[in-house]
Amino acid sequence: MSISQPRHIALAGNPNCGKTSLFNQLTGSRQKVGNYAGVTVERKVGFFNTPRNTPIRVLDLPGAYSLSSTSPDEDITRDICLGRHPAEQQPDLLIGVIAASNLRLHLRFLLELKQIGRPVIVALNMMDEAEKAGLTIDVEGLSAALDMPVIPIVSLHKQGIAPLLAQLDAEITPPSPLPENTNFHVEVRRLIEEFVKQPATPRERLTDQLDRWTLHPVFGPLILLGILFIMFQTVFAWAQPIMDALGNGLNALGAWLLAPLPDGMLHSLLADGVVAGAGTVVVFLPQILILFLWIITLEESGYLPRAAFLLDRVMAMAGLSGRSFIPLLSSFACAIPGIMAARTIQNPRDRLVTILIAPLMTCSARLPVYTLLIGAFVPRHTVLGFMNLQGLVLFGLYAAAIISGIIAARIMTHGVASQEHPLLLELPPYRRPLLRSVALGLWQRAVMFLSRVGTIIVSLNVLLWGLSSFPLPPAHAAGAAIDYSIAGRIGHLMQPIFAPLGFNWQICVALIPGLAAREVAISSLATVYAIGTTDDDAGDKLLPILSSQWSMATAFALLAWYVYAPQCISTLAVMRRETRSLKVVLGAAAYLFGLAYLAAFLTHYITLKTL
Ligand SMILES: Nc1nc2c(ncn2[C@@H]2O[C@H](COP(=O)(O)OP(=O)(O)OP(=O)(O)O)[C@@H](O)[C@H]2O)c(=O)[nH]1
Ligand SMILES: [Mg+2]
Repeated sequence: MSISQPRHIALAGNPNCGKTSLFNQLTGSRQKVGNYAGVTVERKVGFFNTPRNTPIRVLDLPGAYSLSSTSPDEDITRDICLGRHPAEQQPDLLIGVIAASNLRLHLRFLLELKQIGRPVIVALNMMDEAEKAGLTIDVEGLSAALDMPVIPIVSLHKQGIAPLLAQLDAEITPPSPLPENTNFHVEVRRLIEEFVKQPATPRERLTDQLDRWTLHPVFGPLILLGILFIMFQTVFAWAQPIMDALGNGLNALGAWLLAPLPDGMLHSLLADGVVAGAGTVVVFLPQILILFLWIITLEESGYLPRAAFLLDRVMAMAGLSGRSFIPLLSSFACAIPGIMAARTIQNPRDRLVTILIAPLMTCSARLPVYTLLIGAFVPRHTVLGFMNLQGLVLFGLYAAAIISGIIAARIMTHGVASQEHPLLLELPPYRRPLLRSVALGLWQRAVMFLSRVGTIIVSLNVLLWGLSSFPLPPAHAAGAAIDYSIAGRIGHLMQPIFAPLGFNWQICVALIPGLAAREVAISSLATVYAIGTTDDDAGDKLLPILSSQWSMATAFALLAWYVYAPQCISTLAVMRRETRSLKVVLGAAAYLFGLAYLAAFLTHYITLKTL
């Protein structure tokens, strides 16, 4: 079979060889790229035209070590490449992406692609790294031996993209398959011996020098702890001045916008529902961006798999393997990609347990709740001359969640060791994060956060405003107007259930819309307190209101509640999709709410007794 106009193509290759980077170059998309195996866990579709204007539909596939895969992400790649996927036709042509700097591993999978019987173009990526390592590759010889066109590229830049595109316009026939009894390992060794010239004395890589420290049995864990510690310190220390300025700016803007409006329902809707609600959450943008600056830098640098390696023993205590580390770490950004990343885990039990404890890893949506309460109740002291007490408390909340996750996993696995394939965790070379991609990642985060505020948070707050304002109180009502409203009544009804945790009725009201997304609890509190007072700009005074009206025990109990409570409908929905089981979701919600209640109760009790 020969085809002159391939329309459906797919990018296939080992994990971390640069498929998504190439996909982004070809299609102009901005799919997530990172320096560790298993960034892409589902197929992504893109479109572009070749120089001769042939429209192409291209798939970016999850990385795979072989076509006889056993993990859910690799299954997708195998099924698509072999034409077994229920929703995707077999590609007319495959682009086999391999890293020139890692041929020993990547050529093996390429040989499997060759056996499929479809035309394959080889994108020989990371030529820059191969050059730095002093490798010389006989591209033409390799191409002839493989019986496939080989195009050297650097998919970080445009290098080699034009010849690759031109190749898509050329007529390509499927490569002649290798004899059936070929030993792929032997064949790979032969290809490398014949076509790759290594430098006489291999250069010591910076990566190896760094690894001597970062993987050191003593210094390694200390460095990891140090990085995490600095991360939480900076989330407070760097963000505070920007947040203060942003808060003042937003207040001024709100006041200016609302000034021409006469008092009344519309004024209240905008002031208490929209400005107070959205304003209180937007202020946290700098903190979220600083957290993501760290997460993106760690992802791009190649440090994550090292951390996974270091924590392998800790994971073993939980009955899991190092494989679970990256899904869990991703959950610190948001549990949704974290739960999806669990597709890289082959063992079904490990995968399920990882999914079940992922919501315990502190996602960024908890940050506003934590910061607000810490800001109101923990003094801005310096401890031991250099540590910020607020940052320390934040660090403690994250640590509590991690330790709880380990204990929960241990209980779920009964401490039975993981049966996960003792996979050699691939350690990619360290790469300096590109300023461009860090900036792009932050920009995407900022847009995501602001659109969340603009859509879900504002709409829930307007709804809450309605529920908190109506029905209007009777003419000579004695109490506050909000007490007569639907929300007020619901809050009072719920309060006895939460009284042992020290939650007042306002918190109970905020918890309901807070089920949709965690930050909404903050904006809801702002709205409830804004409506509940006659003060015009109570919204921007949430912090002083809380510190004067709540006890320390209540605030700490709410913090403890948020460490555990699964208050995010999207997370539960993704859990259901990934496990295909409602029972799992209900079980997860039950155990997490149970933990939240217990932790909040104990925190409240202990704080009351000790302070
Ligand atoms: N130096 C160099 N780095 C590259 C090149 N192409 C990609 N990278 C880096 O390699 C890492 C992996 O890139 P991705 O595009 O995410 O790789 P992938 O094959 O999609 O990985 P998975 O989705 O995990 O299978 C990232 O850190 C990229 O910035 C290249 O040509 N040169
Ligand atoms: Mg990818």
